[in-house]
Amino acid sequence: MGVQLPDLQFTSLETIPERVSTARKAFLEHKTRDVEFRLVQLRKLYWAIKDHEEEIVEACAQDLNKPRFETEVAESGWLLNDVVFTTRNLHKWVKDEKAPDIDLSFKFMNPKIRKDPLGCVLVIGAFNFPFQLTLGPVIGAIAAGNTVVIKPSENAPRSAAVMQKICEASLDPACYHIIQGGVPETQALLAERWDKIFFTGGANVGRIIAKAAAPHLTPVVLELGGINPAIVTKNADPRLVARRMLWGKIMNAGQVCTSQNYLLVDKSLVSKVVEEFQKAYKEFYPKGAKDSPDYSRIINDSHFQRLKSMLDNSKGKILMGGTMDEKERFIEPTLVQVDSVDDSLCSQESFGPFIPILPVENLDEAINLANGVQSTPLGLYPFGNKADVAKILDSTRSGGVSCNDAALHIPTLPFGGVGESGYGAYRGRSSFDVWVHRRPITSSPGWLESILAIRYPPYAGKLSKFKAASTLVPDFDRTGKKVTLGWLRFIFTLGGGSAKAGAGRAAVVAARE
Ligand SMILES: NC(=O)C1=CN([C@@H]2O[C@H](COP(=O)(O)OP(=O)(O)OC[C@H]3O[C@@H](n4cnc5c(N)ncnc54)[C@H](O)[C@@H]3O)[C@@H](O)[C@H]2O)C=CC1
Ligand SMILES: CC1=C(/C=C/C(C)=C/C=C/C(C)=C/C=C/C=C(C)/C=C/C=C(C)/C=C/C=C(\C)C(=O)O)C(C)(C)CCC1
Repeated sequence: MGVQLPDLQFTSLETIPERVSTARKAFLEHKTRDVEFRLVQLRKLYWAIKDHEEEIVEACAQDLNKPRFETEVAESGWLLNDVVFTTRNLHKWVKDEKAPDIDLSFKFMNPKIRKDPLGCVLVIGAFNFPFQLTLGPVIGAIAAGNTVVIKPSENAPRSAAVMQKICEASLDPACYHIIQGGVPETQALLAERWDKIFFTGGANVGRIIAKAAAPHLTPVVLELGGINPAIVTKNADPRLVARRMLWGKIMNAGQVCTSQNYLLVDKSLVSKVVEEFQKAYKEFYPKGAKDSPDYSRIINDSHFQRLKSMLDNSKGKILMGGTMDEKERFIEPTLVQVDSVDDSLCSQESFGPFIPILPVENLDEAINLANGVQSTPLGLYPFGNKADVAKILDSTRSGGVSCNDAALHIPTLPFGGVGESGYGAYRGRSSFDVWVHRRPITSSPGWLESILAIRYPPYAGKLSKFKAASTLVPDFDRTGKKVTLGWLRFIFTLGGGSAKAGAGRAAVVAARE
C-alpha cells in the first residue's frame, strides 16, 4: 500500500471574505516586513516539503501518473532548491539600492530605492506542475514580505490537498491561507481586493482574471500558454531535433505550457527527422509509452476529449503513435505530418503529446508562418546553424527561446510570456522582484534650504538661474545624428550632464543667490 493522501475539501464560500480579510489585516500589522520572519517561514516551508516528499510523489502519480523522476526534478526538488536559493540571497535582495544615474546636484537628497512588499496577494496555481507552479510564485511572495492567499488548481485534487497539508504544517496561519475550490471559489476570491494577482493557466481564464482585477487597479501577472513553434532549418541536426523535440512532448505527456506546439521543418530534412523521431521513441520507450512507468496521463476526461477531437479533426498523416485509451486517459506521443498551419493540430494549443510537422520550402516561409499563427508565443525553438538562429531571433518575438532544444528551464532564469502568452516574469531573483514595489525614497537635508529656495515664489529672476543649473544640452542635431559638442558644450552646460558638472552648476547657482 502506498502513502495515504488527504482528501480535498473545498473551502466554504461564506468563509472566503473573512480569510482574505485576516490575511490583509496581518499585512497591515507589518508582521511580514521583518526579513527574519520571512526567512523562518521559508525555512519551515523547506522542511515541510521535504517531510512530505513521498506524498508529493504519490499525489502527482494519482493526479497525472507523473513519474517519480519528473516529480522529484520538477516539483519537490525544484521547490526545495528555490527555497534555498531564495533564503541564501534574500538579505542581498532586500537591501535598499542606491538610485542609479543621479546628477550630483540631487545626490545630497540621498536617493535610494526600497523594495517594499505589495501587500496582500493572491496566487492561483495550475494543474500540470501543481506544486512547482503554485508554490513557486508563493516562495517569491513570502520572500518579498507579502501576505498570501493560495488557490491550487482543483484539477489536480490530490496535489491540492497535499499542498494544503504542507502549508498548514509550516506557514503562519494569519499571514498565509489556502483556499480550495473551483470556479465559484475562484470567483469569490476575485471579488476581493488584492495588491497583486498571479495566475498560471489558459488565456480565457486569464482574461477573466484581468477584468476582475481592473476595477481595483490591481496589477496582475499572467503566465499563460502558447502556440509555440519549433523552426528546423536545412542546417539542423535531425537526430538532435528528434530527441529533444520528443522530450518536449513526453514530459508530463506534453502538458507543459512551453512545449512546442508544432514543427516547421525544411522539406529537405523531413524524412530524416521523422526517421530519427521513430528511433528516439523506441529508445525512450522500448515497450511503448503505455506500458512504461515513465509516461504521464492526461489530467481529466474533458482535456482527453479536447485532445481526441484535435487529432480526429486533423487532416494530417500519422507517422508515429496515434493510439489512445480513454479509460486510462492515455494518449501516445503522436507524430503527424500536416499540410497547413490551419490544421487543428497547429492552430490551437494542444497541451498534449502531439507533434505535428509541417514541411516548408525555406527559412523565410517558416518565419512568416510562425509569425502568422501567433506572433507572441511563450516559447520558440530554433534548430539550425548560428546564422539561421540569428535570423529567426531577429524576425520573431516570444516569451523565451531555447536554441537547439526544447524548453530549457534554467531554474533561476526569468520566465514569463509576452503579448498573448502573458505578462510579468518570475523565477530566481525575478520571483522577488515581481512581488515588490520599487519605492524611491529621498531625504532633503536642512542645510540645502538656501539652494532649494530657488523653487519658491516669487519666481522673478529665478528661471534663468534654474535653467543654468539644470538644462542638459542635446548631443544630437535635428536630423537625429549624434554631434560632439566639445568645449562649446562644456561652456553652455557648465559641464553638461555629468555628476561632477552638476556640482559645478550647483555651485554657480549658489554663488549667484
Ligand atoms: N504559462 C504557464 O505556466 C501555464 C499555462 N497553462 C495553460 O493553461 C491551460 C490549461 O490549464 P487549466 O488548468 O485548464 O487552466 P484554466 O485556464 O482553466 O484555469 C484553471 C483555474 O481557473 C479557475 N477558473 C476557471 N474558470 C473560471 C472562471 N470562469 N472564473 C474564475 N475562475 C475560473 C479554476 O478554478 C482554476 O483555478 C493551457 O492553455 C495551458 O497553456 C497551464 C499551466 C501552466
Ligand atoms: C550531470 C553533469 C553535468 C550537467 C548536466 C546537465 C546540465 C543536465 C541537465 C539536465 C536537464 C536540463 C534536465 C531537466 C529536466 C527537467 C524536467 C524533468 C522537468 C522540468 C519541468 C519544468 C521546469 C516545467 C515547467 C512548466 C511550466 C513553466 C508550465 O507548464 O507552465 C555536468 C555539469 C556537465 C558535469 C557532469 C555531470
